[in-house]
Amino acid sequence: MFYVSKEFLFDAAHNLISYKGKCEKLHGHTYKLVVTVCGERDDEGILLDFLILKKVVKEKVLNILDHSYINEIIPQPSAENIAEWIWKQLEEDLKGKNYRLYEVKVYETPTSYVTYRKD
Ligand SMILES: Nc1nc2c(c(=O)[nH]1)N=C([C@H](O)[C@H](O)COP(=O)(O)OP(=O)(O)OP(=O)(O)O)CN2
Ligand SMILES: [Zn+2]
Repeated sequence: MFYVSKEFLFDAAHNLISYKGKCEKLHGHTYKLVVTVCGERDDEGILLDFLILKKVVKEKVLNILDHSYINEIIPQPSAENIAEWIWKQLEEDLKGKNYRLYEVKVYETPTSYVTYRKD
């Protein structure tokens, strides 16, 4: 089994509702997103072209979330909920004969991140 990943950055604002602490206030992050697909190589020796992965993530995720107020899209935008939303946005488009979506990682800061896999 092979794993193919690509990293992306997007800037967005959010606030956590009913959160007792600083994150209840409006603030922003440069989020890092890591999308991983898994599967086997095709006849060209490629699982999924990085260019296709970039195009799908740009269309289905970055065009919506970048420079957004995420609460307008995801009502309680914890990193966990953002990761699940991204998974749903990508799952169908990243399904091929030889590969499928494996994992979504969302970093709020360089040291705080969430990993989502639909097991
Ligand atoms: N499990 C989660 N915990 C927290 C979330 C979350 O989405 N899931 N979100 C927040 C806040 O949004 C906050 O902006 C991030 O908090 P934190 O990592 O503490 O931010 P810092 O700037 O303090 O991070 P450092 O990299 O440690 O400086 C809180 N918790
Ligand atoms: Zn935050």
